[in-house]
Amino acid sequence: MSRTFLKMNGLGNDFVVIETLTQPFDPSAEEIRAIAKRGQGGIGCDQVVAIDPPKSEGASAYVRFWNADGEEAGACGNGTRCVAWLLMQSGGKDHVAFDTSAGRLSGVMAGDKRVTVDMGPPRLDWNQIPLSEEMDTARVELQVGPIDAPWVHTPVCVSMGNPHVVFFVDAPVTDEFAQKTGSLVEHHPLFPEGVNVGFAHVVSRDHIKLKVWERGAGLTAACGTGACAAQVAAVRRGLTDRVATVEFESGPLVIEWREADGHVIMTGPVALEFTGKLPETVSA
Ligand SMILES: N[C@@H](CCC[C@H](N)C(=O)O)C(=O)O
Repeated sequence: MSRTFLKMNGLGNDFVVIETLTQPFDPSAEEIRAIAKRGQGGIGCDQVVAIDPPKSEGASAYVRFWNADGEEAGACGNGTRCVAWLLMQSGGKDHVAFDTSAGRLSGVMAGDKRVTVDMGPPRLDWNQIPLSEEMDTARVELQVGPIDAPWVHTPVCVSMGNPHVVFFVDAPVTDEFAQKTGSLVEHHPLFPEGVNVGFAHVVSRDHIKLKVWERGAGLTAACGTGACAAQVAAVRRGLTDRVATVEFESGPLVIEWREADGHVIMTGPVALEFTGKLPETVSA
């Protein structure tokens, strides 16, 4: 029996969302790649998201994320807003909590098709990112490009349940630059689990322009955990205040690294594009 999916996006970062309440979903990497492929029979998306029945008290669901390359990811910020919105809509509620492999997340409605999610605290120790060697994650010894004239250098590393490296740049980077540099850094030996690569241009103390080369998905229109990581990185470097707008070419997210409890709070839009049936060839 083929299963129903929802196609959703957050600022153009797009997802195939599958609710697994009645039919378990245990896809192979090959099946995820077939769903995520754009054109040639695939539906096309940056990530596949499964909403499973809850495993613990107080949670409405257990949520899993896979990148387009078929690998599972610990966290996905834009996907988290989409899932929170769906669960609130179907449950007739204005708040929700659910679990992921990276921990408990929660969301509240923040307006029409806008959701605020609590992404929890960032992890900042070198072995939590993880890095392959001990280092100050606020000033990582890494440079890319010619040794005497690097294109980018001395980034900040942050885990939001998934690994991020954030380079600060003097001007917004082009897609070509993000692709060339991001693909080099994604599999650098310093990052044993790979890494999402952000290029952040700080416009003012409450405004960052960002582009992200995502691990396992490449250049995406926006990356929610990337926006959280960029704001945390900028605060650590003393470049922004606790609340900032993180702007992608596709639109803005508002990110607060809350002083009271150290949690990162993200607000942004959710879009439901269409629903459909997975091809029969996806048997998971
Ligand atoms: N698009 C996501 C991030 C998805 C996972 C990431 N590519 C990884 O491998 O960690 C977001 O909005 O955060």
